[in-house]
Amino acid sequence: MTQPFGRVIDGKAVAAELRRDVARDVAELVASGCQPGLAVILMGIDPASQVYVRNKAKQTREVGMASFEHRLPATARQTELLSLVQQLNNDPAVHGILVQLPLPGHIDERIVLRAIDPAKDVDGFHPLNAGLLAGGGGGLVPCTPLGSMILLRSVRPGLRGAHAVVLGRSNIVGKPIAQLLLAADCTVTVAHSKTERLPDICRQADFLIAAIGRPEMIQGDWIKAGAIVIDVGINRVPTVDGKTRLVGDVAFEDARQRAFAITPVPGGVGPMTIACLLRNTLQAARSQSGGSILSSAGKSLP
Ligand SMILES: Nc1nc(=O)c2c([nH]1)NC[C@@H]1CN(c3ccc(C(=O)N[C@@H](CCC(=O)O)C(=O)O)cc3)C=[N+]21
Ligand SMILES: [Mg+2]
Repeated sequence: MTQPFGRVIDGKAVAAELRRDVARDVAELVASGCQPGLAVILMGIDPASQVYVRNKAKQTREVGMASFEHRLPATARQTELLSLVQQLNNDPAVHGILVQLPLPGHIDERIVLRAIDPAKDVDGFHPLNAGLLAGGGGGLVPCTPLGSMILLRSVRPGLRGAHAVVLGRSNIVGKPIAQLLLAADCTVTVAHSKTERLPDICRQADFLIAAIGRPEMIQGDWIKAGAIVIDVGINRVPTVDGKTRLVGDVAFEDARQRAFAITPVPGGVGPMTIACLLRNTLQAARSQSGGSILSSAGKSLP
């Protein structure tokens, strides 16, 4: 093999570039009289969630959008959450709505996600947007899958015919990534916690997308030589000195020895998720200030 190995994909840099593009388009939209607005609902006081929400609000303002934050106590009733969603659906200053997941146990997540106006559903979790994605595009695409595809394309622009293995089948990551890879003409295998002979399946992957939520589960010798590894996992693990650190689903250093390119954690997919949220909010604001939700139907998926 003459190809270089072990390239680390700089998600922070790609995300910063994407936010610059978004900021430029936001300025244009603002000049034409519409400032995109993103509303985030945080229920409860999960410390990790608080950090994400704070980062999101900061970056939203940095690209020139309005940021609205709504906090509800963990004990609030579902009807209270639903009426807040309704209020934001009807607020013309709000173009994007994100309800931070997971929600407390007494809340039915599916009911809440279905209550969000699909045109404002910048997470892309509403069944209408999931259906549009399955049909080949046109709606809002979930942020982590979108960001993962942009990182994959940053090292391999043409994906056609390659074997992509997606580990994980969640509605928010695994399934939508599989749809995007299919739309990009990959051959797609979706594996999960019940899959037999998982290491063998991983070894067949030209692109390995890890979204299984188990710290460093994917070993170096599961990686095909020259593969591209996109690590979606963000796991907080204890260290010997009693602190915590973030690791992905992939044993990074070992996998790096065999991979052509790999995303780190932190600094890989995470920053792209937030950048894509801003991109989706821009798209939502554009279609609400003129076009229909299907206005981008002619656009190809990433
Ligand atoms: N409705 C909803 N939509 C989400 O998109 C959503 C959610 N709920 N709930 C929680 C998860 C998690 N999530 C992250 C986004 C960015 C980073 C991120 O930027 N991480 C940094 C590190 C941050 C740190 O140091 O803690 C990185 O990977 O480099 C992490 C996690 C979005 N989520
Ligand atoms: Mg990351």
